[in-house]
Amino acid sequence: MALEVLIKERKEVRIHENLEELSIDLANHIEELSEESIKNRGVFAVALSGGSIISLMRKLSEAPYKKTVDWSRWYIFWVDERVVARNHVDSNYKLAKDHLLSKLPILPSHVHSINDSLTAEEAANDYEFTIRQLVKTRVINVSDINDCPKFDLILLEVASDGHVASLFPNHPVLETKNEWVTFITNAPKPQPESITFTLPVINSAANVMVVATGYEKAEAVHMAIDDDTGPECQVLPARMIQPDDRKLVWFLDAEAASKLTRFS
Ligand SMILES: O=C1O[C@H](COP(=O)(O)O)[C@@H](O)[C@H](O)[C@H]1O
Repeated sequence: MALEVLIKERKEVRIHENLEELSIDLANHIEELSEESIKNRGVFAVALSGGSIISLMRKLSEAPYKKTVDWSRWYIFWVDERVVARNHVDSNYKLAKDHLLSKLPILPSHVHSINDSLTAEEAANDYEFTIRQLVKTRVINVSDINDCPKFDLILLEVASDGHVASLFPNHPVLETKNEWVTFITNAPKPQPESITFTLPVINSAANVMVVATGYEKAEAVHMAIDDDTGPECQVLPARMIQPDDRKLVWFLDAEAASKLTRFS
């Protein structure tokens, strides 16, 4: 149960007193979406991010979720990935494998990580090709309003500069419209090269959950969510996450929520 739930335009904001409660709420929501998607489509296609969201999802590998979720129907993807070897400390695949996936009975053939032997450009094209094949067989659904894939759930974490996935503030990658997966070679944090889903793909997802915790993210959260912000906030990547139908839910702890307007 969230400490406080705010309904803002096209999004729900769930604020928790501590990380334990946030983790439980996150796991409950993911379980609900998994059940709904498996009931409607027979599968659940989820795209993960890197960062602390992975450890916040750890409840999924514990009771009751480990037994109640139908893991055999899950398909795993990455919203973004650093172009490094899969065993590199900065690999988002490695992070998820070590702290989550290795503890869940998900079929290895359902885990779609990037090909780490390719250049950034090749890896982005190759990943898009994989996704296109899985859209054809409807393992990944397709949007009703454009030709984008419609992931059942995309999980994002906001960084203190307001980036999500590898969509960084003021970066030309934000303009990419005609590709599903693209690449950058100049990320302002390690590693410089990464591949990332584009904004149209993220905004076409059936559900998007965004997580932010800690005081250092409070300003980015305020800029991404509140209405009383300047024009520069309109182009903050985290604010540009606007899936249709109010299927966007933010999960915050009290520190990350501390600059939201209602506190002032
Ligand atoms: O670079 C990345 O950062 C974000 C989260 O940022 P953090 O500063 O909170 O770790 C993450 O969601 C993304 O997947 C990752 O590649």
